[in-house]
Amino acid sequence: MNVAVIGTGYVGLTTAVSLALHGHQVVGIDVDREKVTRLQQKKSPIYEPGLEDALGQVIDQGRLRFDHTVNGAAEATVLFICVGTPEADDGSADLRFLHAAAEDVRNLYGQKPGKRAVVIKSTVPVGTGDRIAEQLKACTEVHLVSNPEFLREGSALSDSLHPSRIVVGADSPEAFEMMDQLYANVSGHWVKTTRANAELIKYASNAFLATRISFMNELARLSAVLGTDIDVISRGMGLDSRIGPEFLRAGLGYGGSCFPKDTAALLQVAKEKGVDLNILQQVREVNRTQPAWYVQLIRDKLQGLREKRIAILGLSFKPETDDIREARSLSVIGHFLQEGAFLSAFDPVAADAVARLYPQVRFETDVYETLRGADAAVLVTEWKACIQIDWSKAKALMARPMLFDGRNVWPADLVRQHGFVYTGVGRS
Ligand SMILES: NC(=O)C1=CN([C@@H]2O[C@H](COP(=O)(O)OP(=O)(O)OC[C@H]3O[C@@H](n4cnc5c(N)ncnc54)[C@H](O)[C@@H]3O)[C@@H](O)[C@H]2O)C=CC1
Ligand SMILES: O=C(O)[C@H]1O[C@H](OP(=O)(O)OP(=O)(O)OC[C@H]2O[C@@H](n3ccc(=O)[nH]c3=O)[C@H](O)[C@@H]2O)[C@H](O)[C@@H](O)[C@@H]1O
Repeated sequence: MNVAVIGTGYVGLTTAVSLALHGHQVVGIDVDREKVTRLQQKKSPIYEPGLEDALGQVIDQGRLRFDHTVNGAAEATVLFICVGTPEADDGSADLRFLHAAAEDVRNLYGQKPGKRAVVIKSTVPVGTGDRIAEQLKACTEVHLVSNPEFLREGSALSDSLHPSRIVVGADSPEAFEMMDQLYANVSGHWVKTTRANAELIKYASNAFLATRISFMNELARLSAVLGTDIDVISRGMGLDSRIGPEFLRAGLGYGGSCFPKDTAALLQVAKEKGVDLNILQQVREVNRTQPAWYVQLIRDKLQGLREKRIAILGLSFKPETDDIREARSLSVIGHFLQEGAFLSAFDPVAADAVARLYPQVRFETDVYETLRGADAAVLVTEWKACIQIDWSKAKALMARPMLFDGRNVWPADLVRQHGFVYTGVGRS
């Protein structure tokens, strides 16, 4: 099929590449001309292992091209809208990019006959699809579809190629038929429903995953006092098939471009309707305070933070991405600097972005240089390079043997054998 994708960020780019890999003819459109130029040169604006190779492959095969105006989408039968829906000041989803893209679509398809699906993949509050359908009602043969995306950064392409489920919300048989045809080569469970249900499935999924994380983080605070080990607790819980093992890892909390903004947007939608989502409110509160709780633990163990030299390992919001949106590192660094600590930091790909925000931090290109002379090391993001450490070498380089494992991934027994004092998150 002829497919257009408006917005070539994380979601748009991986959607475009995966649909091209599935044999469709795809055009990616973005208002950011610099991004389009880079993409035309087969350069991915996003870091993710394997993504740039796949991008080059489908461009070389003539199945994917890029354009900076929506006119490039004239021939498309299915048009995805994948623009950002960031958090507005009041916590709601800012839909201005979505409405601008929909307006472009209205101008393009208003005059052109032909049955088409316009598919919203951006995460949008319940009712948005209906409003966009209204905005496009002059385009009589356009069917408005909600098809939320569940990919994770760092494994976005693989998640897009092999989705856990395909949720499609629409109100016409033609729309469902076009989506069936589009995803004919993709296996996954289908949920065919209304647009409103599809929109809420997306927010509810992210909110529930965030809830699991905050639940474990709050329990980790208790575990730290009880002298129990949250990792063992989590393993023991996760073996119950009704609970499952995923998203039970305690740590410094969740970051990224989605859990923080989507939980805020869901709360805002509920507030507008006069409904209290008390649990979700607390989920956000636990997440907001988790870095400060851990920094307090570090302060106690180091007997103050003033003029202490602290090495921060890992800066992106999770491994395998250069995204630092809402990264825990930013909050942790902020707390340390406020208390007068001297910081060195390392990340395989995200250091430059953090350096622009915190020029007072000493950024190193190597874990060991980061550890040199440090009074303590704090693991913030569990990159492989930050886990697979030669502990004898690390011990020799550090001024004091204090390890703070903010992700519970360092080998506690082994580092203790090397003479380190180890403190995890809710782990004895
Ligand atoms: N990042 C992620 O892992 C996931 C994101 N989502 C949702 O998908 C949506 C997009 O997220 P990202 O890809 O992360 O956003 P992003 O901010 O990385 O990319 C959005 C792109 O849209 C472009 N754009 C904005 N207005 C435009 C217009 N009128 N015409 C053409 N291009 C336009 C921007 O220049 C940008 O390149 C959001 O609603 C997000 O919540 C859903 C699942 C996963
Ligand atoms: O809507 C979105 O944008 C996406 O949001 C998340 O994906 P993502 O933010 O890329 O990353 P996750 O792997 O979910 O991790 C989010 C944060 O939670 C943290 N986390 C995750 C799991 C866990 O057990 N504990 C924990 O602290 C991670 O460190 C990270 O900071 C969801 O997992 C995707 O399904 C969804 O599509």
